[in-house]
Amino acid sequence: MEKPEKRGMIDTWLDKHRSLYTAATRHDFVVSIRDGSVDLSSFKTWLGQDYLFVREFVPFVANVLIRAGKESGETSDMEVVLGGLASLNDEIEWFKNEGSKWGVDFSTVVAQKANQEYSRFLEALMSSEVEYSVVLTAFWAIEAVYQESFAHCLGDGNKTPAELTGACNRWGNDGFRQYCLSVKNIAERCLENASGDALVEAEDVLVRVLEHEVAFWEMSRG
Ligand SMILES: Cc1ncc(CN)c(N)n1
Repeated sequence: MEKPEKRGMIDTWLDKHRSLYTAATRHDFVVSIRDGSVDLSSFKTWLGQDYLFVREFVPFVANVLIRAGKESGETSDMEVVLGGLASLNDEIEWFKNEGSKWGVDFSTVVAQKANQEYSRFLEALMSSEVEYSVVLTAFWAIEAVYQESFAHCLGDGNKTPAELTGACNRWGNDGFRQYCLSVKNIAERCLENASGDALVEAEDVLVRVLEHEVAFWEMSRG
């Protein structure tokens, strides 16, 4: 049986910002995938924008990896982040295949404003001035929103179109859920030893990730 999760700062913040978390994980676009009413041109827009996002996300995760090697108390932390980086390698290949399947030519896709703003936010988090516990909180939130969203599309009673189940499985599978839990545990452990200022910043960063994720889904409306 799975160990019951210990409640930490992240769960407290999620309770406090529940409606924003729900907005990020149950966006109309996600719900439309689950109920089968999704507009395929929205899906293609999301696909192109997310491909560009993932390319910006790789250096962010690489930065987390470097910091995990230097600043984490436990050697296994680095392995968790390395696993995430490795799956991004597969993810880029997956995007390329999906691009060909759906006729989306990524070389002509231009990052929309919400995407550019999200990338700038990631870049700011890569500064050495930002505490590791804050960076890990952001990292967890970015991954967790996709995990929760796409797992919802695979849940009981879904009418997700067969051609979109690959996308949903990518982030909604149990391995990705376990990986998100591992990242959350690392973040929680770091937050236990964080200063008051870092805790304030981590909560703010969590809220900002959720806002960026909502804005990101919004791009699919075209
Ligand atoms: C916008 C967004 N957020 C999160 C993920 C998951 N790595 C993603 N691919 N794109």
